[in-house]
Amino acid sequence: MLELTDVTVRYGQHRALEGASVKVAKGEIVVILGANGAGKSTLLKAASGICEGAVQGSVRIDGTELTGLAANKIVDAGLALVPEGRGVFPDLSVRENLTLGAYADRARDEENVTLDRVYSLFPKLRERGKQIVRTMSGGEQQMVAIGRAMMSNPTILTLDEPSLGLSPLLSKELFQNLSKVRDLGIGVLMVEQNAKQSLAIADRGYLIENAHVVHEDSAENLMRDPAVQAAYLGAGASEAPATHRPTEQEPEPVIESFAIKPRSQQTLSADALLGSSIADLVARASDQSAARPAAAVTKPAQVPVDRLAAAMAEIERAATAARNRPKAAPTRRTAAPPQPLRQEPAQADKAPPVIEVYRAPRVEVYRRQPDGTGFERK
Ligand SMILES: Nc1ncnc2c1ncn2[C@@H]1O[C@H](COP(=O)(O)OP(=O)(O)OP(=O)(O)O)[C@@H](O)[C@H]1O
Repeated sequence: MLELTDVTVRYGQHRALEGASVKVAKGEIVVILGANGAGKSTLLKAASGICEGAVQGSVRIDGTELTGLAANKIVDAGLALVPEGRGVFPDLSVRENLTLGAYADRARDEENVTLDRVYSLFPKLRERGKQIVRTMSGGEQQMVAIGRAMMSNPTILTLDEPSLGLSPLLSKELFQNLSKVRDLGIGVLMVEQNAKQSLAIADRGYLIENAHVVHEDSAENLMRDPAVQAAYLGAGASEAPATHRPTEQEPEPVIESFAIKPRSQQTLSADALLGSSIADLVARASDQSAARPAAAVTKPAQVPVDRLAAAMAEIERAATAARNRPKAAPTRRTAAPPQPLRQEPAQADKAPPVIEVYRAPRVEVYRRQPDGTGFERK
């Protein structure tokens, strides 16, 4: 039995997990569901002794306290992890990857027996023993990763998002394989985004929200729970998740409606344009533009909706005003009174328009100093 009791994990000031308690018995599959960033991976990493944060609380396997032990000692105690992204050695063969999984003291003596067990669980791995893992499909690589973790002869197998990147068909195969692992009497604790398929094979599940375990139930009940259905099983897509239904006092969200406006210019079908050269197309566009009534060009623009449109309208207004401005009588340069830039007679009392210019953010390059004391900005 794996027991996490009141586990809290901090990354600096950030509490990624707070007072989490989770149990997994041998021969059962337990799923952890939760939104991105809820703290699911942190929980698995804390249990396996590879968490970068400060871990408090208790993690025990069959009564042995694991907190504070080195990761290899935790594997020796019977807890194996298949990390997110699998963590296989891509340039080694299947057989080599599996053998490397048997480095734990508890596994070394029985390596061949365990290997046979893994091969009978995943016959494909026996067939592909010499294949370089990099050349395998995602589903096959996941099988290698699970096989390698199984080579440490664990009592509890933990997996972080094992179905990530797999097609629905391969995910199905993966979950069937995990059922077979359970049938060997091994406990399985997995973090999964694929709530539907994982709950279908699981015995129990936990929900983690904002670093807290907020719910625990049988997989069957979780699948029937409207809140779980709305949040994780894709049900009631048109409704808000059941965990957050707007109350009567809460204002309804304002939904902007968008109307499709008619095109401002005459359009031609692609067939009509077929065979025209670029020069023809440009000439046609410029004729069309010249034929537009002058009023359409000089008509003051409606209040523009966004700032870019506002700036463009302002530029156009200023340019029109500049074109229409009467020419000043020729005078000697030195005698001319200073004229404010782009000032129209009619708008003399108005402040000159402000035109904002946006530019892409600069890319800044920092180079690590050779002595490793810091970075210099290029
Ligand atoms: N090494 C780290 N340093 C600092 N913060 C971290 C670190 N690892 C995770 N966190 C933060 O801890 C919180 C929980 O992360 P965690 O990876 O456990 O979430 P998760 O539920 O597994 O999410 P996801 O499904 O996206 O992987 C997040 O806010 C994350 O940014």
